[in-house]
Amino acid sequence: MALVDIPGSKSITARALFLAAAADGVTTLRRPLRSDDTEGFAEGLERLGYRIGRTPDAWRIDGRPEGPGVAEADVYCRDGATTARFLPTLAAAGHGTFRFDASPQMRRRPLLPLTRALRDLGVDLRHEEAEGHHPLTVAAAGVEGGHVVLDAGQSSQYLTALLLLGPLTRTGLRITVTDLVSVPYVEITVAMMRAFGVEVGREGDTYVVPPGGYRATTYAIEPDASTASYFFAAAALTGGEVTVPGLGRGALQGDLGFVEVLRRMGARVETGADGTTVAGTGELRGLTVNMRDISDTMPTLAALAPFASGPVRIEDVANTRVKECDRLDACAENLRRLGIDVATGPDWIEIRPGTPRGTDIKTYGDHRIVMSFAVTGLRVPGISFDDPGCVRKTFPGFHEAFALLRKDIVG
Ligand SMILES: O=C(O)C1=C[C@@H](OP(=O)(O)O)[C@@H](O)[C@H](O)C1
Ligand SMILES: C=C(OP(=O)(O)O)C(=O)O
Repeated sequence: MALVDIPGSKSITARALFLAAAADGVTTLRRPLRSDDTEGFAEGLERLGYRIGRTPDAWRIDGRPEGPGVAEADVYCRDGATTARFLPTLAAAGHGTFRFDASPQMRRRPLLPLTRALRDLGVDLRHEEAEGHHPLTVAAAGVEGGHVVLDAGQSSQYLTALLLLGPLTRTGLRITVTDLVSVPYVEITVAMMRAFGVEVGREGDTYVVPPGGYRATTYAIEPDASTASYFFAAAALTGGEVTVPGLGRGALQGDLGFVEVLRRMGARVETGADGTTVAGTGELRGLTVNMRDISDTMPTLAALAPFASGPVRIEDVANTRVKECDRLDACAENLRRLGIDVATGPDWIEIRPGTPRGTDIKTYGDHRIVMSFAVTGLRVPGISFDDPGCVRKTFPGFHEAFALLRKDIVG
């Protein structure tokens, strides 16, 4: 039996940093995730003139309800989509000229529906090169508020950014959503805004956000449920038992729902008040599953799938094609390199049972491709990665933690 200490949630840390920066006092964040994405977010805030005090397990942020503390800034968002989408939105509520750029990987990823919505709200935002991509410049003069229509069918992060902006506008925001993926991430946003003193209303497809700003608080960050998926999958695959404390019944993250997929496949799952345990039973059945709500765990399941007794079909995951890489193609390519029969369509992947053989996994600089196929590596000798270090995006210590788990549950 292994007790696994999973680092903090990337999504919750990013939101907490935004909320703390915008709040009316000093906020303490306990157990924030220390990784490239969240360090990049914090560094971006510092460039915008916010002050962050760091101790090993807490960050203390001086809120600035009036917006950035500098008149000009150049912010590098690295690979982080939350950074690249949330920070320009935060900056728009202040006053000054703020330029945002990102890594080549993040520059390829879209944000046009968000930048269009910001422009519809009167924000002066210019893309320097390709329309709807970084780099971009915001000439910020505050946001009045009003009504916008948003297509969040590609990414819920567009909606989260606008929800977070709402209380910083002068009259509040009404956001009508025509399409939406990754709904549980919006629920995280709404729950965290409540913790910082703001109640988001709903009228059908319209989210209603009142003006009035955020209240500073002390906030404890949950362990990352997407990261936990590799450890739960490892238990289901090897017949071991893994317990993750801190991710229990009250957890905010939809990705904890991945354990229900494992349960359907045959694993034993227990969700308690303050933790979740998955135990392998020797049985791993194939299934058809819709992962629209939990698509960050699609590669975890794809990497586990060859060991199931029947085909695994994952549906409704078109937007995994616009993540750190095209994840449907990357999973299919790597499964084929392992000798597995796989088919894909615009929004699905189907994996047949087989006996994988060792190969060098092509990671495309995607942390989830590495962490997912590390699970395959528990049963298949000779798996290596062309870029193992890209796990730094969300879990710099992944390889050490996974090696410990392997010792505990495989021997
Ligand atoms: O809001 C968030 O923190 C996230 C939302 C999801 O993205 P999409 O809404 O683009 O699917 C998820 O994949 C990402 O890792 C984090
Ligand atoms: C898609 C992801 O990250 P982001 O969109 O926040 O860059 C992820 O962590 O799997």
